[in-house]
Amino acid sequence: MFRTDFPSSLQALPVAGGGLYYAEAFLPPAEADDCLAALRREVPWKQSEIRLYGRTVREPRLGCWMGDAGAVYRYSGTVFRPEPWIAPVLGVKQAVEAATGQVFNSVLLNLYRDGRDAMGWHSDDEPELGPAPVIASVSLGGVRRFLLRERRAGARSSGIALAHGSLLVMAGDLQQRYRHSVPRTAKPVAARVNLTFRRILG
Ligand SMILES: O=C(O)CCC(=O)C(=O)O
Ligand SMILES: [Fe+2]
Repeated sequence: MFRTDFPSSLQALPVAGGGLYYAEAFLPPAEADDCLAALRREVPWKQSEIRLYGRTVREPRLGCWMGDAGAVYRYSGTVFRPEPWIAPVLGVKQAVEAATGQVFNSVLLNLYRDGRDAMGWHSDDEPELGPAPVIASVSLGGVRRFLLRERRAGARSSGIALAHGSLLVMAGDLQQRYRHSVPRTAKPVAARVNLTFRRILG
């Protein structure tokens, strides 16, 4: 099961139903800085297109799917074959696995170039992740708000500012019960890289 007793101070956040944990200072600042620079340089970033209501639109961010060769992922109607692992991502993966007691075989990397880049409301509830996936999300660079809203009608959203070097873990029935998003912001904000580690079930 998912470890919640780890001394790196993964704290349970107060959301109804549980399943959300946060470590604000997961990576030491110097390590987080180096990692951000390496990822911006070395990840083969792409701007994907998605079909939305019959139109093809470019996603408002850059992305990269990376992982073990067998970890194939489908997202918004597109099949992603993972790019091979690169060293700086493997370094973060190892730290995340130690902190969570989970083993991950893939990661979705997102690059939010500025406040206009964003991610819309969604749940990471693809069948290949299984019914109650543990998803570990590391944030680097500009601080952005991560919003969470229950799927039921009339639910209100709550938010958390994800710090440079932080780790957010989504577990339990969080994906079934909630959607999440990273909204655009008009405030000037530095570029942000986010890594969401996942385990695709074979
Ligand atoms: O950028 C973030 O913090 C969230 C990313 C996310 O939700 C995803 O990759 O599925
Ligand atoms: Fe997500």
